[in-house]
Amino acid sequence: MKANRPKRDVHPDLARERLKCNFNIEEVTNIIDGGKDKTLERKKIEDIALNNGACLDEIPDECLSIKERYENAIRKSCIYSNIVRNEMLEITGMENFESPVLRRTADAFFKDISPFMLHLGMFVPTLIGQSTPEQMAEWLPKALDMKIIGAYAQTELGHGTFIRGLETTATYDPDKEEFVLHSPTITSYKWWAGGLGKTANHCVVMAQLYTQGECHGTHLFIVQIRDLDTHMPLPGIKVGEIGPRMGFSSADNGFLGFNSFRIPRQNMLMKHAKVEKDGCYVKSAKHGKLTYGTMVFIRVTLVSEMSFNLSKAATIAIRYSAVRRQTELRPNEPEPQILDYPTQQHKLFICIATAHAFQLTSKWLWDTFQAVMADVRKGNVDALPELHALSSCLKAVSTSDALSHIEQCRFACGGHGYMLSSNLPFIYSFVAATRTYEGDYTVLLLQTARFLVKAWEQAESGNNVTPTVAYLNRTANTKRVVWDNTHEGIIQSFQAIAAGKIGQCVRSIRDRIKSGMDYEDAWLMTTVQLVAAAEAHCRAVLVNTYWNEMIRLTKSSSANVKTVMHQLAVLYLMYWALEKTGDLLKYSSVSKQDLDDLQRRYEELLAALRPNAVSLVDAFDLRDEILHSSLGSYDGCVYERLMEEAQKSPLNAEPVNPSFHKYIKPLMQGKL
Ligand SMILES: CCCCCCCCCCC/C=C/C(=O)SCCNC(=O)CCNC(=O)[C@H](O)C(C)(C)COP(=O)(O)OP(=O)(O)OC[C@H]1O[C@@H](n2cnc3c(N)ncnc32)[C@H](O)[C@@H]1OP(=O)(O)O
Ligand SMILES: Cc1cc2nc3c(=O)[nH]c(=O)nc-3n(C[C@H](O)[C@H](O)[C@H](O)COP(=O)(O)OP(=O)(O)OC[C@H]3O[C@@H](n4cnc5c(N)ncnc54)[C@H](O)[C@@H]3O)c2cc1C
Repeated sequence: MKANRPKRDVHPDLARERLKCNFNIEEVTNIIDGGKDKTLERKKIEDIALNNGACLDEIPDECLSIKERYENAIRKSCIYSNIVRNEMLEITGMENFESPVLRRTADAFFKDISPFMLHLGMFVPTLIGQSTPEQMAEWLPKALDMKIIGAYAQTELGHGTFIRGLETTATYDPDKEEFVLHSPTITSYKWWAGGLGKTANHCVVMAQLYTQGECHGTHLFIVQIRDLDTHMPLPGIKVGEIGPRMGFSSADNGFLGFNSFRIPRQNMLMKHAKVEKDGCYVKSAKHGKLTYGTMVFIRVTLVSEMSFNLSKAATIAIRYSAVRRQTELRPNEPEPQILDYPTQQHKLFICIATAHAFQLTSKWLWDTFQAVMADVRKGNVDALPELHALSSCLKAVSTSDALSHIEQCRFACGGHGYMLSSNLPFIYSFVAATRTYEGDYTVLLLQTARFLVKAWEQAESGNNVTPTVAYLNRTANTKRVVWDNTHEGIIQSFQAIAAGKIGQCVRSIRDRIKSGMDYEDAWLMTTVQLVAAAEAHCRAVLVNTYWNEMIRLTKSSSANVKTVMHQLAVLYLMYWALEKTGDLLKYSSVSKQDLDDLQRRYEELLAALRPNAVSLVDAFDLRDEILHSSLGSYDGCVYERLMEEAQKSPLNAEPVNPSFHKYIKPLMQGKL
C-alpha cells in the first residue's frame, strides 16, 4: 500500500520566515543530535528507512476498524523490522545503534505505536539487564532476530504501582526442576503489557517467588505463552487484548492469566538472585531493587522521548502559526500571522526551549545512568539511590510538562488542532500515557522525596551530600536567598525554593511526630508538600543542567548560534521563574518591581526570538513522514492538506449515505 504525495511550492509566508533566520540551522541540529557525525548518520538511516515510501497509508489509520488497524500495524511492523535488521543495523552495528533514531524512523511508519515496540523497548532491555551470560546467549540472539517476540508483563489488574503487592506466584518444584506460575485471583491477572494481547509469543513475567516454603518477593521469569508455529496460547495460559484505550490503539495491550503453568528452572532471570536445583535461594545482588532495573532504564530514556514528542508538536504548531492569519489589528490592514501575537509566542516558544532543555538533560542523564551502571557491574551500588531519585523526578516532570505543552500546541492551532490529521491529538494521547506508565507522576515524585528528606537531614547535620543535591549544603540552613536577575541568580533561586520546600517538609513531619503521630502518618499527611518539594528539586536540576550543557555544547558554535541557544535557555529560566512567583516571594528576596522587570524582559525575549521561530523548529529536522501532520509539513500548504485528508474520510466515499433512506427520509416523511 503506497501513496504518493504531491510536491508543492513552499507557502510564501513560510518562505519569508525562513529568509529572516539569522543563525546556522545545521549547527543547532548538530547540537540536538549530539554532534555533526550523529546528524549525518541519522539522516543516512532515515533515508534508508523512509525513502521507499513503505510507510504511507492510503487510508488513514484512524479511519480503520480496531482489527484492521492492528493488522495494518503488524504488516508495517514486519516491513519495518526487516529494514532495521537488514539495513539500519548494517550501518551502525548493534553496539552503536541509537534508540532515538529507531524512535524517529518508527514514527514515520506508525502514527500511534508499533505492536513490536515493547519487544524492543522493554523485553530486550530486560534480557540484557537481568540475565546471566548463559541466559543472554540463549535468549538474546533469538529476540534480536525476531525469532521470539516478547512483552513485559509486570502490572496486574489489582496492582501497578505497588510492585511488592503483585499476586502472581512462581512456586519452585525441585522434583521436576520447574517453576509453577499461577494466577490465584482475578486481580492477579497481568494487565496492560504492550504487545501481549495478540502479538507476543514470550513475555517477561514478574511474580512472587516461593521456594522451600518461603516467599522471596518479586522476581522476573521468561515465559513462552504461545506456540511458535500455530501461535495458539499454550495450555494453562489465558491471554487476550484489554480493549479500546485513549491511545496506544495499535499496541494490543494484553491480559494474561496462568493456571499452574510450568516453566523450566532456567527461565528465572538469575543475574541478581537464583534458585539452585534443590530449591535453595541465593541472592547475589548488592542492592535489593536491581530487579527494577528495566524501569529505571525506561524512565531515563523517556526524557529524550518527551523532547522528541514536544519537538514534533512545536514544529506543527509554529509552522501552522506562520501560515495562519486571523483578526485585523487595525482597520484595513492585512490580518497578521497568528505567530505575531505575543500570547501565541508565549504558548509556543517555551515548547521549543523545553524540547532543548529535555534533550540536553536527557544526554546528561544517560551518561549518569551509564556511569552508575558501570559501577554496579563492579559491585559498587552507592550511587543507585541518587540515580533512582533523579530518574524518577525527571521522568515525572518531563512527561507532565511535555503533556501540558503539547496541549498548548493543540490550543495554539485552534479548531484545526482538534483534527486527527493535525497529528496533535495522537501525540497528546501517546504522551498522556507516559505520565502514568513506568511509574505514576505522584508516586515517582514521592520516591524522590524520600531521598530528598534524607539528604536534607544529612546537610542539616553538616555532612556532605551527593552532587545533585549539593545545593542543600549551601542553602539548607539559609532563610531566603538574595534575588539576582542573572541566569546564575535565577538558578540559585530555584535551588533555594527546592531547599526551602524540602526543609518545610522535614519540619512538618517532625511537628506531626511531636504532636503524637507515628512516622508513617506524619509522612502521609505531608505528601502534598513532599510532591511539591520533589517537583521543585527537579526544576532546580533541570534549569542547572540545561544551562550548563547549553554553555558546554555551544563553546565552539558560531556567534549567532550561541546567541539563539542562549536566548532559549534564558527564556526557559524566565518562564519558570514567572510561573513560580509565589515560591520566589516566599524563598527569595524578590520584590514586586523585580518581578515586573522580569516580566518585561521575558516579553522582550519573545519578540527577539520571533524572527527565528520557524527556523528553530526547522532545526529539529523532522521529516514530513515523521510529523504526519496536515498543519505542520515543511511546505506549509495547510489548507490543501486539510482538504486532501477530508476526502479520505470513509463518509465521503458515496454522495448519499444509506442511513438517509433507512432513517432520515422515513423520519422526514413521518413514517418512522
Ligand atoms: C526503543 C526505545 C523505546 C523508547 C520508548 C519506550 C516506550 C516504552 C513503553 C513503555 C510502556 C509501559 C511499560 C510499563 O509501565 S512497565 C510497568 C512499570 N511499573 C512501574 O513503574 C511501577 C512503579 N512502582 C515502582 O517502581 C515501585 O513499586 C516503587 C518504587 C514505587 C516502590 O517500590 P517498593 O515498594 O519495592 O519500594 P519502597 O517504596 O518500599 O522503597 C524501598 C527502598 O527502595 C528504593 N527503591 C525503589 N525502587 C528503586 C529502584 N528502582 N532503584 C533503586 N532504589 C529503589 C526506595 O527509594 C526505597 O529507598 P529508601 O528505603 O532508602 O528510602
Ligand atoms: C498505555 C499504557 C501502557 C502500559 N504498558 C505496560 C507494560 O507494557 N507492562 C506493564 O507491566 N505495565 C504497563 N502499564 C501499566 C503501568 O505501568 C501502570 O498503569 C502504572 O505503573 C500505574 O499503576 P496503576 O495503574 O496501578 O495506578 P495506581 O497506582 O492505581 O494509581 C491510581 C492513582 O493512585 C495514586 N497512588 C497510587 N499509589 C499511591 C501512593 N503510594 N501514594 C500516593 N498516591 C498513590 C496515583 O498517583 C494515581 O493517581 C501500562 C500502562 C499504560 C497506561
